[in-house]
Amino acid sequence: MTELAHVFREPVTLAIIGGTGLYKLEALKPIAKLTVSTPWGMPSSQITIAKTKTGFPIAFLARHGPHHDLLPSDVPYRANIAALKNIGVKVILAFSAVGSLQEYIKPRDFVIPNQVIDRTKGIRASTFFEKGFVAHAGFGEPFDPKLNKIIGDHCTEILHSDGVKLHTKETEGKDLVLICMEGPTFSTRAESQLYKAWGGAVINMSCIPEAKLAREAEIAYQMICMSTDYDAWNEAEESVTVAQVVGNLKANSDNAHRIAEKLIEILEPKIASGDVGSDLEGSMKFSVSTKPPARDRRANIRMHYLFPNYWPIE
Ligand SMILES: CSC[C@H]1O[C@H](OP(=O)(O)O)[C@H](O)[C@@H]1O
Ligand SMILES: Nc1ncnc2[nH]cnc12
Repeated sequence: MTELAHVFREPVTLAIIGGTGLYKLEALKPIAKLTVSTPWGMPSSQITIAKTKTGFPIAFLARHGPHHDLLPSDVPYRANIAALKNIGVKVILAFSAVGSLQEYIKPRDFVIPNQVIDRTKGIRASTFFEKGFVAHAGFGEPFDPKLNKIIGDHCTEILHSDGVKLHTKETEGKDLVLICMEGPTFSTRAESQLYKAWGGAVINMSCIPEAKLAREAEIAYQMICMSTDYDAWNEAEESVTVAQVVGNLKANSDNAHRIAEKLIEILEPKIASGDVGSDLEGSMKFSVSTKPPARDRRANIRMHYLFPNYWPIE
């Protein structure tokens, strides 16, 4: 077995974050494994770099670690996003196992949400900004609308197995809302029914703060959800268990890989041309409220890791 490189000098513009059940990308042969240290600590795992046949590099990061030893509340989200930003990433496709809050979203269906409701409990570090370096990012559209549309346009027809559907805002004609809860315990029936009544489509434990941090880092981000269960709202059904989640993920991992491979192929030229992944460029530059003389120097140095050209260190 050949040793993988520990350094990779080209920018890597596309990253895939694998969630529960997706710990590596089968189709791509790794060429490097990077250990990246950030001002916010170490990421969940080393970052694996692979190249497509055409030489396009892709980064892969396992959200809960390669052996799934991180609770959703303990994932080092800031280090993960900072490390990806630091190696050049402009676009993140983030896979996630989710519970379905609506009858029409069946276990094993894919859902590309365009909205999110944050039901985490404030125990996760959820911003790169801090006292002495105050800034605010817009989050009205929490996911990248271009990625959302591209996935709907190119992935609907490629799913294997009878009856498995891909739901997008366009296919449903309404917002597809992801509820992100704290966990690790799943929801009660009453909570699940409340989220369903709010119009939630699916529920997970890991979109927040990942999506917020990607926004602060000016990275185009879209979560790709695979439904694994009907959560707890349906009194006629058994409430969600990990066995159900893992069973459906295993049975359907082929579809997750198909989606990832298709999107890599489609996105390569679009990222290279700047058509995708550049819309947020410059959005944070003028979003800092703290006047330069009042800026905390150490915070400023940390921010340089993300944006070396934005805010000079006084
Ligand atoms: C094992 S079920 C709950 C777990 O699954 C999802 O993980 P991920 O989003 O990383 O696929 C969910 O968010 C929970 O963390
Ligand atoms: N029902 C559920 N609730 C929260 N996270 C999940 N991940 C998979 N199924 C889930």
